[in-house]
Amino acid sequence: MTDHEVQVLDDAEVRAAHTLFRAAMHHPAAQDEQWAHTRHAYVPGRTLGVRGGELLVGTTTSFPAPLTVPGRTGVPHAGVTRVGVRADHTRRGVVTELMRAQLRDLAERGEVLASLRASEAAIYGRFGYGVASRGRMLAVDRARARLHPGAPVTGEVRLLAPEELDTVVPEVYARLDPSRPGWQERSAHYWALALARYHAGDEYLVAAVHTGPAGPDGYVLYTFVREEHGRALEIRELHASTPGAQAGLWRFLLGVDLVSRITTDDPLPLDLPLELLLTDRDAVRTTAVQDEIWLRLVDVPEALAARTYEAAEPVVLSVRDRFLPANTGHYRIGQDGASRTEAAADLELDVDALAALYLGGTRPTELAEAGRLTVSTPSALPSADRLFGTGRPPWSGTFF
Ligand SMILES: CC(=O)SCCNC(=O)CCNC(=O)[C@H](O)C(C)(C)COP(=O)(O)OP(=O)(O)OC[C@H]1O[C@@H](n2cnc3c(N)ncnc32)[C@H](O)[C@@H]1OP(=O)(O)O
Repeated sequence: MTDHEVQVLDDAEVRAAHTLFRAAMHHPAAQDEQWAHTRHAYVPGRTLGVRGGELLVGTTTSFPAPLTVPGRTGVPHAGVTRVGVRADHTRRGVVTELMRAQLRDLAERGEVLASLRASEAAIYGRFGYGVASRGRMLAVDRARARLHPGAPVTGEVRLLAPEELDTVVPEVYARLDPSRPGWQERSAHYWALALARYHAGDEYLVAAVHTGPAGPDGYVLYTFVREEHGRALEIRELHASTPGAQAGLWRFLLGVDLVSRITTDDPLPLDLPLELLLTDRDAVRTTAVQDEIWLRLVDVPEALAARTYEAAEPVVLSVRDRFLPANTGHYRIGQDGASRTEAAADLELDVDALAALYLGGTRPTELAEAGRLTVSTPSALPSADRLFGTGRPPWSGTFF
């Protein structure tokens, strides 16, 4: 126990919390114009703070964002963000108490999952978060990159006028296919944050929408970055619901003049078929594979029951949750669902390792090989691989 009391901050205190978070990330306070956008990103009642005397010393906030899990869309989920502790108050347990209070709050709200994007990989495992999805960063040599003749053509790409960006991009996003595990619904609060980020600098942000036979089915947001030998087109977001939209958006991007490379700012899906779309696969370089979703199963029984499982012999997992001990227990997982059981465990793991395999981004066998999952019944390991398997790697494409 510590003596850090966590409080819900009222609307008048939220700007101080935002300033504290920005300082923790080594940024100056937001200007009034920027705050006019960003303040809408704070959902009332969800910003927590810890004080040291009169001073606010730590903060975090969250927002509702229903998430797709294997076999089901719209599972109650919170995006956790803007975690910061004043540099003169770190390593005294402030964030530990904030995380504990926040997870309790999310559980009371019925949000069975939470996720965040981590500034450093060493912080959140202790609070039960695990890496549930990864994506790849790309650099495409535009001079070498040509779509092969069989690449699908199903529609057209239109550049948006700058004044359309704030309205049309959210409308298109809401129409896209939500079935990939990790997909996140974006509320008005989310868009307030995203648009504030886009409008924060003086960069030239461009949006283009692909429209296929059934209407808009993909979009790309990008900017331009000066490089030593020319100019790069840097993708901020690229979402495509159909193969035609994927090919169409890349065909469009490769046709933008006065650009030597196409690069990414946030990770794209691991299974993006870009090399297969091109005549010369060496035109694409994966410059990094990055962590994306850091997931927390807030309510383990509800979360395990929320997703579907593939066909295999049932297994019994023993889950340990040191941070939220009510989740600790044995769970039977089968194609017919998941529930608590008193049966002996076949496999044993911590809740952060469970988060890593929950969306299908890591196989139980990989966790066992790394000593993060203990095997009592050897035949249960391949069964668990099949049960938790998903057809495609999880990916969100939503940064916050
Ligand atoms: C989702 C997001 O918002 S990501 C952004 C997160 N914020 C930042 O990175 C801003 C800069 N950093 C900070 O504000 C703070 O250092 C925080 C939030 C990362 C940590 O806050 P603190 O109050 O110092 O953490 P706290 O004292 O509760 O630490 C708990 C444990 O985590 C460890 N820990 C905390 N931060 C780190 C870190 N960056 N690297 C390694 N270990 C860490 C502590 O050593 C401690 O370990 P122990 O329990 O074994 O002693």
